Amino acid sequence: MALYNKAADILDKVEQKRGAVKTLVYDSKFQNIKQLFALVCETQKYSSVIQEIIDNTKLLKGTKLRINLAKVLVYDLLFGQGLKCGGSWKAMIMKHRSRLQASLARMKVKQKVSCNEDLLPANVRKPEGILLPRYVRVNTLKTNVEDVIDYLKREGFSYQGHANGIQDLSGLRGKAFVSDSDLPNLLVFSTKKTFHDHYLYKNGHIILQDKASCLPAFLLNPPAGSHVIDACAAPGNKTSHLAALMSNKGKLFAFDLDAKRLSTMSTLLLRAGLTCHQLANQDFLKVDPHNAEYKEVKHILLDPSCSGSGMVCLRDGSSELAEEQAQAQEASRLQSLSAFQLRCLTHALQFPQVQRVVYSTCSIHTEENEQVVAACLQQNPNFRLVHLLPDWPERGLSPHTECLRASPTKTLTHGFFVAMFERQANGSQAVNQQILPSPVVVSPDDDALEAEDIQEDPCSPEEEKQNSSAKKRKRNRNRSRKKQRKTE
Ligand SMILES: C[S@@+](CC[C@H](N)C(=O)[O-])C[C@H]1O[C@@H](n2cnc3c(N)ncnc32)[C@H](O)[C@@H]1O
Repeated sequence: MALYNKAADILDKVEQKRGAVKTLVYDSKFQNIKQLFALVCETQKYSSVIQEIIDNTKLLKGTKLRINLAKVLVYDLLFGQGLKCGGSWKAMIMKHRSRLQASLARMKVKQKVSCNEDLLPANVRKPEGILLPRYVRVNTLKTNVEDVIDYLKREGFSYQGHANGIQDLSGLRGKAFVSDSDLPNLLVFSTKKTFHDHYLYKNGHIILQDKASCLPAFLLNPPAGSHVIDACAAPGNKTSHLAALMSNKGKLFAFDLDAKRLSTMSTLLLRAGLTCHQLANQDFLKVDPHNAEYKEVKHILLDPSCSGSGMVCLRDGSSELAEEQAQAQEASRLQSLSAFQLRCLTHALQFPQVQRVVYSTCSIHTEENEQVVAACLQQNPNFRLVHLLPDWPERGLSPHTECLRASPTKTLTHGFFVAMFERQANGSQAVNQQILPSPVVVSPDDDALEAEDIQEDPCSPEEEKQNSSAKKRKRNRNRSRKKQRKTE
């Protein structure tokens, strides 16, 4: 019941204009911030629909249940995960379950719609472009991409070959899927595909990880046998990706401050088949760079806590609150996050043998991205930025165009930022070395986690059309590859 009470408290405070949803959620100190944020935002989104259902069913008549708690409970019962609490309020809501469900059904009939989203006022509905594909990373510690493709084909999925670009990732329907155009061992499905109950997911053969979040490990690309630090590691998606790139050989030191997240991480890494890692519940800022244990560390991945403003599900939809107050709170939060991120980054550069440090955030704010990079370069002139993936469509804001940005509109991913620092050889000038994408054929990769609902679309004529044009594209690609081989 703690989750529901906290969510209701936050909705009360938002109505009293005591802060922005995001700030109130972070300040609540609730253990699962993401879950709380999602519940508050979704209840807010459905607020007018829920209010109508509560009114129609006279749910509050003769009870002391406060309106926002009722809204949160009704939200989870009708639109969310189903009530997961105990206690008297649950019993009361469950007593009215059939009436609540019937009231929702009547609303849909009246408005001639079949899905819940269509009940929302137009200005609240998700814009089409915000629906992201489902990205699935093949965990090469346990399997390989061909086997996963074969397995899925046997289950009726339809493999369309390698995507030629982002345009091929957006129109996937039903059981059609492709290999990603930029990253190896990444498969892309339609938005609606879910794999949480799938054998391959439950056994750690596939990991559900947004494409942008696969970039840091892919770009750092530590060789097998190397010593690597994942500085802020939990829940470990990037750790498992690093281990896969290292073929489980070498040493992967992973730190996190949060014991609970670390324990979840430990379970997930076990499932993903990692053996080269060493987890520590430790503040990365207090890890001594000169400790002999880290003397061979040449690669560091730093993905520190950030505002999460790039996460599509974490976008703050609350616009009616005291704007000025919310903005002031947000600015001060960004300032302290940015100071923390800079400290972590500078700390990472103190490891005596470190050659490359990749820095990433799932934030869209320049304070946490380019500004941190600029300050870090200024404080550490012996490091320079590496120009990443020249063909990537979204760059860091000028002048830091060596870095990458990602977004739902330009890269069909969550909002994300990646920078890579490289130690300059003594006295040498920065060479404009570029990181090129590795050939997207078949290469090693690995893991992640996530959640969604299973909804399978029937194979539509449109999908058939897509299948045949994908085949044509594949034929053309094969022809040009053959030509290229001949010229070589
Ligand atoms: C963005 S999350 C990391 C996600 C992770 N890299 C992944 O891909 O699964 C940031 C993590 O940093 C941890 N953290 C925050 N401050 C830290 C510190 N001073 N030292 C180590 N970990 C810290 C948080 O507990 C959180 O788990």
